[in-house]
Amino acid sequence: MRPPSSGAGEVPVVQTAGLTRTFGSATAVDSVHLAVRPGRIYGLLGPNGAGKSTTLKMLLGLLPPSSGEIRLFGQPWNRGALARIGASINGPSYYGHLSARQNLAVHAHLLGVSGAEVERVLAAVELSDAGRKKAKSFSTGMKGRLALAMAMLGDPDLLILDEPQNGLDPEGIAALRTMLRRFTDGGRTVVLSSHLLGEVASLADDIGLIAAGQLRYQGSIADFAPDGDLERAYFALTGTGVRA
Ligand SMILES: Nc1ncnc2c1ncn2[C@@H]1O[C@H](COP(=O)(O)OP(=O)(O)OP(=O)(O)O)[C@@H](O)[C@H]1O
Repeated sequence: MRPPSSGAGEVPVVQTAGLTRTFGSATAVDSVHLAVRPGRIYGLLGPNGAGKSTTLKMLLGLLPPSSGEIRLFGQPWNRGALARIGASINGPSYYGHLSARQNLAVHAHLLGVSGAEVERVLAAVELSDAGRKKAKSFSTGMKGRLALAMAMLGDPDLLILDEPQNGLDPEGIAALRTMLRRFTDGGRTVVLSSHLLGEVASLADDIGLIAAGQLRYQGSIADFAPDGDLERAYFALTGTGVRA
């Protein structure tokens, strides 16, 4: 699979070769070659059950690969690299009876990062004014922001986010895009997953399209559908869906 075109000598932040994961006789991820360029928002896109979450979990060391290789920041996968990664997998996880600030203070303590980080990430996700409101009464958008803030604690170089746009309205997606763009503006990188083409198209610079565990396309959104018809390209590559 062709990696997205990259600058000369540019080292991918995430690179996999032949990454495979089986569950019993089923192959969830089938020899996937990812190349995620620095400073980009990379959307791992595919239908339900395509293998996106399994791929992200392998990158984070939450699931061992059955075979294949992973490189992070140009080095073979190693646990030390995880200190440079912030992640949100399986949706936001928080104490409902605590405020956003209190939740972040608990996480900062567990991660061993400075308390000053709490105010920084609250501002980054525009939750500084959430006051004493308890997390359990947050809107979906606010919960998503809290999950993003947690992932940003410790100022990571790479964010890995499983379906961060889930349940967000168009305004929430636009706000998420602004926050992620601010994060990557300094050269940092985001990998996110989604099963929704339109949302990935509006958030990501590059996409990896995965279907039945296989990477069917990797590159820029512009190259994905040069005629601008994203849906047609998506259905042609995944072999799914019927268009009206
Ligand atoms: N722990 C597991 N045991 C058995 N099968 C699993 C396990 N985890 C995932 N799978 C299977 O692997 C395949 C890929 O699942 P995965 O969750 O990675 O897909 P996905 O692309 O993230 O889907 P979704 O968009 O629905 O979250 C599916 O067929 C799923 O049932």
